[in-house]
Amino acid sequence: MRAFQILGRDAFNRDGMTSVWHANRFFTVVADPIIADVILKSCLEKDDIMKLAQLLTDNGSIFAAVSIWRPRRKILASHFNTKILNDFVSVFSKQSEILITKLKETLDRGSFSVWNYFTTYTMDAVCETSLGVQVKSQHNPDQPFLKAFEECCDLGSARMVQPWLHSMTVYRHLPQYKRYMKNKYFICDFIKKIVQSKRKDNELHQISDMNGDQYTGSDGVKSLLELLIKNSNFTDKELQEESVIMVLAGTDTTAVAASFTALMLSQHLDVQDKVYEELREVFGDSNRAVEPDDLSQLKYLDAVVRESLRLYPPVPVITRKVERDVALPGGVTLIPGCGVVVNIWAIHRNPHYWGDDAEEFRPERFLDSALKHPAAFMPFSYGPRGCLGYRYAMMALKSALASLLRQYRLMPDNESYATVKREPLRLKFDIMMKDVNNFRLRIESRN
Ligand code: HEM
Repeated sequence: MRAFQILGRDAFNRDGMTSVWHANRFFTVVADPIIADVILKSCLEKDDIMKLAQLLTDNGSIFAAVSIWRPRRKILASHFNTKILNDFVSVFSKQSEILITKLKETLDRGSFSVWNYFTTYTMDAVCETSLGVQVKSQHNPDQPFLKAFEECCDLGSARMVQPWLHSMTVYRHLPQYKRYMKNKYFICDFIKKIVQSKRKDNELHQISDMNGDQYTGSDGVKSLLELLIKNSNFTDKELQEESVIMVLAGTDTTAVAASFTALMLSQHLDVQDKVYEELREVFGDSNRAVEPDDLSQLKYLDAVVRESLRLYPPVPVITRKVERDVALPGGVTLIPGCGVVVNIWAIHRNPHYWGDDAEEFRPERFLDSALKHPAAFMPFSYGPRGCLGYRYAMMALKSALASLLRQYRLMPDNESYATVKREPLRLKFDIMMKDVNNFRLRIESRN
């Protein structure tokens, strides 16, 4: 992560752009939203380095060539509408309640990592809303589907940062390739069975996986997969690929965002008090589940999540490939063949757009004034290839955090942390940006 931070700061001092060689590839690194706006609207093809992920996703839209991505995106986008997303809130609420119950076990344990709690919450929520199955990883963190996904992501990110592993000719002879493919086949087989089963009978039902575990159907909410079977001409293979994308794109990203937000709240108790006040205004003393209308009323919580996403974007960089001349504001022209790294981490801390307190955690900035440029805040990317699940993610995050904060007070991992001057978090990069200390905090019951 340090390399991206250094390159980002270097770009601030050079009118928002700098450059770097990665192995034999030349990359332009962008830390200015005006330049990013032009690039993300004119370069739609992902850079080759991201295409390494296609070993898992095949033609799934997120990394696919533009010709495959465009028609799929149109169909997928129509399914992320308000009606469908509002239906998912009951799943987020139900899974949040399980999260709260699970967190009880940490009450007397002092500091602990929230990561596993959030990643199992998001895995369960995404599987139920996208695939229409309950994998119950919150009850069983060693759940094989979750483990297979984790191992593929770990191996994939290790390969990405080691250019000598990029060649398939080399990689396919290594033991990590065998492990990668074993996990991939497990994931694909699991999803293939779900697709076939949903195709056959688009009703609630039970399926069994290879190991005999029981995965039950969702509680009456139509999943994206079921809706796509009904409303699109996607083949089984296309459905399978897009289902993998939903799980891949939706699980760890949202868990990282939830973990950073919880960490920020544990270190900014004044902010947490304001969130709690807002929750009391909306929910009073009641224990009722979160409903869609509540989410739109939680404006301060919304600002808190955005501010966490600004300082700690789960996807800190994205890439594009330049395929034709692109003239940038300022006179530079990008030429075909070069790669572009849009440094979201740096754009979010660019003092020209965020002021002298850009490094401070101050959620009010999202309530007090409008963005100086629409691309100054882009945790979900920007332009035609931006995240399809951004509203889904905000709803899943706010549902979980609202349930969590009504029940518990989040505290820093040790007493002294709150009283000493806060140091910036130490960060690492493994496809996503994470906290080196693995998101440690303590919780206290509010009752
Ligand atoms: C906090 C959570 C999330 C973050 C930070 C995030 C971030 C991103 C980013 C940065 C991209 C674009 C990559 C690029 O431009 O190269 C992306 C794409 C995508 N995301 Fe998300 N995402 C989140 C949650 C979700 C969820 C919950 C879903 C679905 C349930 C989802 C589905 C997708 C899909 C399908 C794409 C590909 C869009 C396309 O290429 O047309 N994301 N996401």
